Amino acid sequence: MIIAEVPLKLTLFGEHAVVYEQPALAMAISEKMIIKVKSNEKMIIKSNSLSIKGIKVDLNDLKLESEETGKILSYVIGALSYFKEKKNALIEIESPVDPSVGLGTSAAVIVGIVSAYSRFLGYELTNEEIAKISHNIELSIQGIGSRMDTYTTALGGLIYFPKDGGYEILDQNLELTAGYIKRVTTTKDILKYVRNMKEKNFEIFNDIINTIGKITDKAKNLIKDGNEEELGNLMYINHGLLMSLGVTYPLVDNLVSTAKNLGIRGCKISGGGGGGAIICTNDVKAEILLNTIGARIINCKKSEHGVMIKEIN
Ligand SMILES: Nc1ncnc2c1ncn2[C@@H]1O[C@H](COP(=O)(O)OP(=O)(O)O)[C@@H](O)[C@H]1O
Ligand SMILES: C[C@@](O)(CCOP(=O)(O)O)CC(=O)O
Ligand SMILES: [Mg+2]
Repeated sequence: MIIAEVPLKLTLFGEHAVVYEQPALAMAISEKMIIKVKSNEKMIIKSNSLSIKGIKVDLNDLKLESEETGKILSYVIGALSYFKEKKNALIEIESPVDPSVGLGTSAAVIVGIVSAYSRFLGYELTNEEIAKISHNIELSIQGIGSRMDTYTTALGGLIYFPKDGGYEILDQNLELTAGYIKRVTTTKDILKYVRNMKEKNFEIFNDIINTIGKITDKAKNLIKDGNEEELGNLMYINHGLLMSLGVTYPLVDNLVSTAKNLGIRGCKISGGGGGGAIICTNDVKAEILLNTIGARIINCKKSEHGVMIKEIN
């Protein structure tokens, strides 16, 4: 059996702007998705965290026969379809969180399947190759998207993504308090909404994302200097700009305002938005506040490792 352990991720700064060639900062965390692949008579996919009504899937042809199923399984099928060679397997996905919460679950599913299924077929891919292949798969499914989530979950650590491509792994650590609330929408739909806003208000949109880019670059320097106070301020500003893009959520906007009033150094939505993940500078008050809105607290200790593949006989 092949087991891939994939860290989830938090976006610290620059979500959405990174899709439009602005920089971003993301961190792999200790919450891990586990993907197991083992030989089987038929192709079977099992997931502990998906509930699908009226499912009809033809796994021999990797064909989805209902819209609902298509949405939910599209990342799994997309990752498996990358491989022209097929060998029947039981594929088990164990996620520590609900799907679609801004923690890179889509990227983790792809990275996990690409890693485990390629090893199952006898290939040895590097983490960099896994990141690149997974990014192309995520992009082909979503139609829009950056390299941030797939690279962060495949490579691990705290990563700065510059404007002009590539990535830089930073040595520093960040102590955060984070949690998530369930969301009704998906990143794919929010990305379409943002692209629509760009088309309607081109100049204003560009000003907003350029400013987010400047915030991200400043944040990178503050992380290097260990200036948590200023970094926290930038989290509030970044949240405000995400609100102006229309990708936040009233309950989270209230929480972020309350966090500021309580003297928490920084707080913002993290990831695609519309609910989902929220990060604050490390503070017990932040944990209490997140609990008041029913958020599930997550383990956001940095994961130095990206995806790890084990073979068990
Ligand atoms: N445990 C899981 N098993 C299978 N697919 C999953 C799982 N978690 C997430 N996904 C896939 O990822 C999609 C969510 O993607 P997205 O909205 O980008 O969420 P996130 O913001 O967490 O990355 C789900 O609709 C599903 O297709
Ligand atoms: C909004 C975006 O910047 C991050 C989305 O993250 P998530 O899927 O919500 O974890 C999209 C992207 O970078 O592809
Ligand atoms: Mg995603």
